[in-house]
Amino acid sequence: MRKHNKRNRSIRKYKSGPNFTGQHLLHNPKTIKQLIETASLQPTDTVLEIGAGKGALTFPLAEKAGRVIAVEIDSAYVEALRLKAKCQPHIQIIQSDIREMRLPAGPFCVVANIPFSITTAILEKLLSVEGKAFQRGALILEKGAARRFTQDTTREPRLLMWRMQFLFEMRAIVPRTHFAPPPRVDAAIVRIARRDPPLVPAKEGKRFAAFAAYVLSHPRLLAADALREIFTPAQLKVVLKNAKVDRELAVASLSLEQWASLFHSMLQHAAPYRWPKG
Ligand SMILES: C[S@@+](CC[C@H](N)C(=O)[O-])C[C@H]1O[C@@H](n2cnc3c(N)ncnc32)[C@H](O)[C@@H]1O
Repeated sequence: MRKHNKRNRSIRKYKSGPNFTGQHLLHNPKTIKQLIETASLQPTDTVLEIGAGKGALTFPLAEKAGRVIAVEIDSAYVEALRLKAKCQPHIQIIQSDIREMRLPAGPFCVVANIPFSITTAILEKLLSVEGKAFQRGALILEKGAARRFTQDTTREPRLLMWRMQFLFEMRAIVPRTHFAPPPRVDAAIVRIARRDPPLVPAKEGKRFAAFAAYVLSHPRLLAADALREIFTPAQLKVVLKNAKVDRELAVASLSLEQWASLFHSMLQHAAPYRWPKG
Protein backbone atom coordinates (compact mmCIF):
# COMPACT_ATOMS: atom_id res chain seq x y z
CA MET A 1 0.00 0.00 0.00
CA ARG A 2 2.80 2.37 0.96
CA LYS A 3 4.59 1.52 -2.28
CA HIS A 4 1.44 2.23 -4.28
CA ASN A 5 1.08 5.65 -2.68
CA LYS A 6 4.73 6.43 -3.31
CA ARG A 7 4.29 5.54 -6.98
CA ASN A 8 1.19 7.66 -7.33
CA ARG A 9 3.01 10.60 -5.77
CA SER A 10 5.88 10.42 -8.22
CA ILE A 11 3.59 10.23 -11.26
CA ARG A 12 1.22 12.90 -9.97
CA LYS A 13 4.02 15.39 -10.13
CA TYR A 14 3.87 15.04 -13.94
CA LYS A 15 0.22 14.14 -14.29
CA SER A 16 -1.13 17.66 -14.17
CA GLY A 17 -1.99 19.29 -17.47
CA PRO A 18 -3.14 17.71 -20.69
CA ASN A 19 0.19 16.09 -21.55
CA PHE A 20 0.23 13.10 -19.29
CA THR A 21 -0.19 9.88 -21.19
CA GLY A 22 -1.55 6.43 -20.40
CA GLN A 23 0.81 3.51 -20.25
CA HIS A 24 0.15 1.12 -23.12
CA LEU A 25 2.75 -1.59 -22.83
CA LEU A 26 3.73 -3.67 -25.84
CA HIS A 27 3.28 -7.38 -25.41
CA ASN A 28 3.30 -8.71 -28.98
CA PRO A 29 6.72 -10.27 -29.75
CA LYS A 30 6.34 -9.83 -33.53
CA THR A 31 5.67 -6.10 -33.19
CA ILE A 32 8.59 -5.69 -30.79
CA LYS A 33 10.88 -7.47 -33.28
CA GLN A 34 9.57 -5.50 -36.24
CA LEU A 35 9.93 -2.16 -34.46
CA ILE A 36 13.54 -2.89 -33.52
CA GLU A 37 14.41 -4.20 -37.00
CA THR A 38 12.95 -1.03 -38.54
CA ALA A 39 15.71 1.02 -36.89
CA SER A 40 18.50 -1.03 -38.62
CA LEU A 41 20.67 -0.87 -35.50
CA GLN A 42 24.41 -1.55 -35.52
CA PRO A 43 26.52 -2.74 -32.55
CA THR A 44 28.16 0.71 -32.43
CA ASP A 45 24.86 2.61 -32.16
CA THR A 46 23.60 4.53 -29.15
CA VAL A 47 19.82 4.14 -28.82
CA LEU A 48 17.56 6.45 -26.91
CA GLU A 49 14.38 4.75 -25.77
CA ILE A 50 11.60 7.17 -24.83
CA GLY A 51 9.22 5.77 -22.23
CA ALA A 52 10.81 2.44 -21.33
CA GLY A 53 7.90 1.15 -19.23
CA LYS A 54 8.69 -2.35 -17.99
CA GLY A 55 11.48 -2.81 -20.53
CA ALA A 56 9.69 -4.72 -23.33
CA LEU A 57 11.99 -2.93 -25.80
CA THR A 58 14.91 -1.99 -23.55
CA PHE A 59 16.43 -5.45 -23.18
CA PRO A 60 16.01 -6.64 -26.80
CA LEU A 61 17.49 -3.28 -27.85
CA ALA A 62 20.52 -3.92 -25.65
CA GLU A 63 21.21 -7.08 -27.66
CA LYS A 64 21.50 -5.06 -30.88
CA ALA A 65 23.01 -1.70 -29.92
CA GLY A 66 26.23 -0.66 -28.21
CA ARG A 67 24.47 1.52 -25.66
CA VAL A 68 20.85 1.99 -24.60
CA ILE A 69 19.67 5.12 -22.84
CA ALA A 70 16.20 4.32 -21.51
CA VAL A 71 14.16 7.27 -20.29
CA GLU A 72 11.11 6.75 -18.12
CA ILE A 73 9.05 9.14 -16.04
CA ASP A 74 7.42 6.65 -13.68
CA SER A 75 9.57 5.98 -10.62
CA ALA A 76 8.15 2.49 -10.02
CA TYR A 77 9.10 1.40 -13.53
CA VAL A 78 12.49 3.06 -13.16
CA GLU A 79 13.18 1.18 -9.94
CA ALA A 80 12.28 -2.17 -11.52
CA LEU A 81 14.26 -1.44 -14.69
CA ARG A 82 17.37 -0.50 -12.71
CA LEU A 83 17.22 -3.78 -10.83
CA LYS A 84 16.79 -5.76 -14.02
CA ALA A 85 19.59 -3.92 -15.84
CA LYS A 86 22.03 -4.12 -12.92
CA CYS A 87 24.50 -6.42 -14.68
CA GLN A 88 24.28 -4.67 -18.05
CA PRO A 89 26.44 -1.55 -17.88
CA HIS A 90 25.58 -0.57 -21.46
CA ILE A 91 21.98 0.07 -20.37
CA GLN A 92 21.48 3.41 -18.67
CA ILE A 93 18.12 4.05 -17.03
CA ILE A 94 17.23 7.71 -16.59
CA GLN A 95 14.22 8.92 -14.67
CA SER A 96 13.09 12.05 -16.44
CA ASP A 97 10.39 13.77 -18.43
CA ILE A 98 11.71 13.43 -21.97
CA ARG A 99 10.52 16.97 -22.69
CA GLU A 100 12.94 18.32 -20.12
CA MET A 101 15.87 16.04 -20.77
CA ARG A 102 19.05 17.02 -22.55
CA LEU A 103 19.51 14.76 -25.61
CA PRO A 104 22.82 12.95 -26.25
CA ALA A 105 25.38 15.24 -27.88
CA GLY A 106 26.82 12.52 -30.11
CA PRO A 107 25.01 10.59 -32.87
CA PHE A 108 22.07 8.53 -31.63
CA CYS A 109 19.02 6.58 -32.84
CA VAL A 110 15.59 6.40 -31.23
CA VAL A 111 13.43 3.34 -30.82
CA ALA A 112 10.28 3.87 -28.83
CA ASN A 113 6.67 3.12 -28.19
CA ILE A 114 6.05 6.71 -27.25
CA PRO A 115 3.38 8.24 -25.03
CA PHE A 116 0.90 9.28 -27.73
CA SER A 117 -0.31 12.46 -26.05
CA ILE A 118 3.09 14.11 -26.33
CA THR A 119 3.89 12.97 -29.88
CA THR A 120 4.39 16.51 -31.22
CA ALA A 121 6.56 17.58 -28.26
CA ILE A 122 8.78 14.53 -28.75
CA LEU A 123 9.16 15.02 -32.49
CA GLU A 124 9.78 18.72 -31.97
CA LYS A 125 12.57 17.83 -29.55
CA LEU A 126 14.17 15.27 -31.87
CA LEU A 127 13.79 17.01 -35.21
CA SER A 128 14.00 20.73 -34.65
CA VAL A 129 17.59 21.01 -33.48
CA GLU A 130 20.11 22.19 -36.02
CA GLY A 131 22.74 19.69 -34.85
CA LYS A 132 23.00 16.33 -36.53
CA ALA A 133 22.93 14.14 -33.42
CA PHE A 134 19.60 12.40 -34.15
CA GLN A 135 20.24 9.97 -37.00
CA ARG A 136 17.20 7.76 -37.42
CA GLY A 137 14.46 6.10 -35.47
CA ALA A 138 11.58 3.68 -35.35
CA LEU A 139 8.61 4.98 -33.43
CA ILE A 140 5.17 3.67 -32.64
CA LEU A 141 2.70 6.49 -33.19
CA GLU A 142 -1.06 6.68 -33.11
CA LYS A 143 -2.28 5.59 -36.56
CA GLY A 144 -3.79 9.00 -37.31
CA ALA A 145 -0.55 10.79 -36.42
CA ALA A 146 1.45 8.25 -38.44
CA ARG A 147 -0.72 9.01 -41.51
CA ARG A 148 -0.33 12.74 -40.97
CA PHE A 149 3.46 12.49 -40.78
CA THR A 150 3.88 10.19 -43.79
CA GLN A 151 1.31 11.29 -46.37
CA ASP A 152 2.61 12.73 -49.65
CA THR A 153 1.38 16.28 -49.08
CA THR A 154 0.80 18.38 -45.97
CA ARG A 155 -0.65 21.74 -44.95
CA GLU A 156 1.49 22.01 -41.82
CA PRO A 157 4.52 24.29 -42.25
CA ARG A 158 6.44 22.81 -39.32
CA LEU A 159 5.91 19.25 -40.53
CA LEU A 160 6.95 20.30 -44.00
CA MET A 161 10.14 21.78 -42.55
CA TRP A 162 10.93 18.50 -40.75
CA ARG A 163 10.30 16.55 -43.91
CA MET A 164 12.88 18.63 -45.75
CA GLN A 165 15.45 17.14 -43.33
CA PHE A 166 14.01 13.70 -42.63
CA LEU A 167 12.33 10.83 -44.46
CA PHE A 168 9.16 9.57 -42.78
CA GLU A 169 7.89 6.18 -43.77
CA MET A 170 4.93 4.18 -42.45
CA ARG A 171 6.11 0.57 -42.06
CA ALA A 172 3.20 -1.30 -40.45
CA ILE A 173 -0.10 -0.92 -38.68
CA VAL A 174 -0.06 -2.12 -35.06
CA PRO A 175 -3.48 -3.27 -33.86
CA ARG A 176 -4.51 -1.82 -30.50
CA THR A 177 -4.72 -5.36 -29.13
CA HIS A 178 -0.90 -5.57 -29.23
CA PHE A 179 -0.79 -3.27 -26.16
CA ALA A 180 -1.87 -3.74 -22.57
CA PRO A 181 -4.06 -1.96 -21.78
CA PRO A 182 -5.10 -1.28 -25.41
CA PRO A 183 -5.22 2.37 -26.49
CA ARG A 184 -8.45 3.77 -28.01
CA VAL A 185 -7.15 3.42 -31.58
CA ASP A 186 -4.68 1.38 -33.61
CA ALA A 187 -1.09 2.52 -33.94
CA ALA A 188 1.64 2.30 -36.58
CA ILE A 189 5.39 1.84 -36.87
CA VAL A 190 7.02 4.86 -38.50
CA ARG A 191 10.63 4.95 -39.62
CA ILE A 192 12.35 8.33 -39.53
CA ALA A 193 15.74 8.81 -41.15
CA ARG A 194 17.87 11.88 -41.69
CA ARG A 195 18.04 12.76 -45.40
CA ASP A 196 21.53 12.92 -46.78
CA PRO A 197 21.61 15.39 -48.39
CA PRO A 198 18.55 17.20 -47.00
CA LEU A 199 16.04 18.76 -49.41
CA VAL A 200 16.66 22.06 -47.59
CA PRO A 201 19.73 22.55 -45.38
CA ALA A 202 19.04 22.69 -41.63
CA LYS A 203 20.46 26.23 -41.39
CA GLU A 204 17.65 27.40 -43.69
CA GLY A 205 14.98 25.64 -41.61
CA LYS A 206 13.47 28.78 -40.07
CA ARG A 207 13.43 30.64 -43.37
CA PHE A 208 11.81 27.63 -45.04
CA ALA A 209 9.17 27.43 -42.28
CA ALA A 210 8.33 31.13 -42.82
CA PHE A 211 8.06 30.54 -46.57
CA ALA A 212 5.83 27.46 -46.09
CA ALA A 213 3.63 29.23 -43.52
CA TYR A 214 3.13 32.17 -45.88
CA VAL A 215 2.33 30.02 -48.92
CA LEU A 216 0.06 27.69 -46.93
CA SER A 217 -1.87 30.49 -45.25
CA HIS A 218 -4.43 29.88 -48.03
CA PRO A 219 -3.95 26.19 -48.84
CA ARG A 220 -6.47 26.13 -51.68
CA LEU A 221 -4.87 29.00 -53.52
CA LEU A 222 -3.31 28.13 -56.87
CA ALA A 223 0.47 28.04 -56.83
CA ALA A 224 0.79 30.92 -59.30
CA ASP A 225 -1.42 33.14 -57.12
CA ALA A 226 0.18 32.14 -53.82
CA LEU A 227 3.67 33.00 -55.09
CA ARG A 228 2.82 36.24 -56.87
CA GLU A 229 4.12 38.50 -54.12
CA ILE A 230 7.45 36.66 -53.91
CA PHE A 231 8.41 36.39 -57.59
CA THR A 232 8.06 38.78 -60.50
CA PRO A 233 5.79 37.48 -63.31
CA ALA A 234 8.83 36.59 -65.43
CA GLN A 235 10.53 34.77 -62.55
CA LEU A 236 7.32 32.96 -61.67
CA LYS A 237 7.04 31.44 -65.11
CA VAL A 238 10.55 29.94 -64.94
CA VAL A 239 10.33 28.96 -61.29
CA LEU A 240 7.07 27.04 -61.74
CA LYS A 241 8.45 25.33 -64.83
CA ASN A 242 11.66 24.31 -63.03
CA ALA A 243 9.66 22.90 -60.11
CA LYS A 244 7.29 21.14 -62.55
CA VAL A 245 4.36 22.89 -60.90
CA ASP A 246 1.16 23.31 -62.88
CA ARG A 247 -0.14 26.89 -62.49
CA GLU A 248 -3.52 25.40 -61.61
CA LEU A 249 -2.17 23.25 -58.76
CA ALA A 250 -3.37 24.22 -55.27
CA VAL A 251 -0.46 24.82 -52.87
CA ALA A 252 -1.75 22.17 -50.45
CA SER A 253 -1.03 19.60 -53.18
CA LEU A 254 2.62 20.50 -53.75
CA SER A 255 5.02 17.57 -53.36
CA LEU A 256 8.03 17.74 -51.04
CA GLU A 257 10.39 18.06 -54.02
CA GLN A 258 8.29 20.90 -55.46
CA TRP A 259 8.40 22.74 -52.12
CA ALA A 260 12.17 22.39 -52.00
CA SER A 261 12.57 23.58 -55.58
CA LEU A 262 10.34 26.65 -55.05
CA PHE A 263 12.20 27.56 -51.87
CA HIS A 264 15.64 27.29 -53.51
CA SER A 265 14.36 29.41 -56.40
CA MET A 266 13.23 32.04 -53.93
CA LEU A 267 16.71 32.17 -52.36
CA GLN A 268 18.35 32.32 -55.77
CA HIS A 269 16.11 34.64 -57.72
CA ALA A 270 13.65 36.59 -55.57
CA ALA A 271 14.63 39.91 -54.01
CA PRO A 272 15.24 39.31 -50.26
CA TYR A 273 12.75 42.03 -49.28
CA ARG A 274 10.07 39.82 -50.85
CA TRP A 275 10.96 36.75 -48.77
CA PRO A 276 8.25 35.95 -46.19
CA LYS A 277 9.37 36.71 -42.63
CA GLY A 278 8.72 34.32 -39.73
C1 LIG B 1 3.28 3.57 -24.45
S1 LIG B 1 4.20 3.23 -22.98
C2 LIG B 1 5.56 2.26 -23.59
C3 LIG B 1 6.23 1.40 -22.55
C4 LIG B 1 7.24 0.37 -23.09
N1 LIG B 1 8.25 1.00 -23.89
C5 LIG B 1 6.53 -0.68 -23.91
O1 LIG B 1 6.55 -0.56 -25.15
O2 LIG B 1 5.98 -1.59 -23.33
C6 LIG B 1 4.90 4.84 -22.74
C7 LIG B 1 5.79 4.97 -21.53
O3 LIG B 1 6.23 6.33 -21.47
C8 LIG B 1 6.24 6.77 -20.13
N2 LIG B 1 6.10 8.23 -20.18
C9 LIG B 1 4.97 8.96 -20.24
N3 LIG B 1 5.24 10.27 -20.34
C10 LIG B 1 6.60 10.37 -20.33
C11 LIG B 1 7.51 11.47 -20.38
N4 LIG B 1 7.05 12.73 -20.48
N5 LIG B 1 8.83 11.23 -20.35
C12 LIG B 1 9.31 9.96 -20.25
N6 LIG B 1 8.48 8.87 -20.19
C13 LIG B 1 7.15 9.06 -20.23
C14 LIG B 1 5.07 6.06 -19.48
O4 LIG B 1 5.24 5.97 -18.08
C15 LIG B 1 5.12 4.69 -20.18
O5 LIG B 1 5.92 3.78 -19.47
